[in-house]
Amino acid sequence: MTAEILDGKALAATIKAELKERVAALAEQGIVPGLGTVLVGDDPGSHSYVRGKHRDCAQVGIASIEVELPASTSAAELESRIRELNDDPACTGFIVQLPLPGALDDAWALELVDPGKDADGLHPVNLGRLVLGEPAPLPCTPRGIVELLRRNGIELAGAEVCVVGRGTTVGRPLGLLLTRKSENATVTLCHTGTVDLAAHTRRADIVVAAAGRPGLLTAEMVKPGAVCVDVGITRTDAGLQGDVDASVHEVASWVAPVPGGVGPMTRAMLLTNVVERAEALASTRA
Ligand SMILES: Nc1nc2c(c(=O)[nH]1)N[C@@H](CN(C=O)c1ccc(C(=O)N[C@@H](CCC(=O)O)C(=O)O)cc1)CN2
Repeated sequence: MTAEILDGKALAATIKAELKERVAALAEQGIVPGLGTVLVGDDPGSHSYVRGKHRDCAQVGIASIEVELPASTSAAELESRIRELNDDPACTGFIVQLPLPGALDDAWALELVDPGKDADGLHPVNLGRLVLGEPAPLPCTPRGIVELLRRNGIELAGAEVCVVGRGTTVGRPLGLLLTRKSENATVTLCHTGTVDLAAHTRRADIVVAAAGRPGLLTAEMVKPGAVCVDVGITRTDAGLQGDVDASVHEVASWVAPVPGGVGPMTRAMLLTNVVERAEALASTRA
């Protein structure tokens, strides 16, 4: 068996085309969504992701507000730039690119973002709403994974899903999304402290590898015919490496690869969050 590819790049292009129409409809009501990004430091990966986000914005008609700060930025300066975006009416949603460098604390910075402008769905209030099942912007990578599976006809209701990774941006919120009544999956959340990881992954219909450990998931750890979603991105001398080993393609029915799987979907879901927020603003004005 050779797995079919869950093509996030192609699906992201379809979603962007859909969003372009929704942005055009907003323009007719005099509303231009604006995405702000706060990027601190010199990490090449973060710079490339933020560039990509603004390229996407230009493609669908979302305005861009870019705040770029040196790695030496103090906590006070970062706080004041975040508060400026909270107060800027042209910015309908924004993100702080993670991870922040040096002593700047990711969780502290996320908490400064106005929850109503939180395009990443990572503010504690919005994560709390997700726990409670209340409407909120959803974290982009977990939302992108669910959308990638759903739009490829992969059944979630009743599925056993094993998520490997307990981070706040992917693993934990993904568990919450998949166990909502609308998805109805059963989730096992594994992590670096899990004893006998393979025993859990082998039972799963869908495995999501989000541990940031290149090649962690091998063919022997996967039930034949399972769906495997690679979320790990590690830059090595050999290039970009995911958490899913090449051998998995021989046993899985579908694989979401790195690159070209979940990454482009993360970007498409960020745009979706921004457009949804602008549509909510439009409905309060109507
Ligand atoms: N504030 C946030 N920070 C970070 C997030 C996030 O969702 N919000 N996620 C990641 C980085 N990220 C988005 O910011 C991101 C990562 C990867 C991709 C992507 O398209 N990857 C490509 C490969 C690109 C490459 O060559 O490096 C792919 O998988 O095809 C998009 C967005 C951490 N920080």
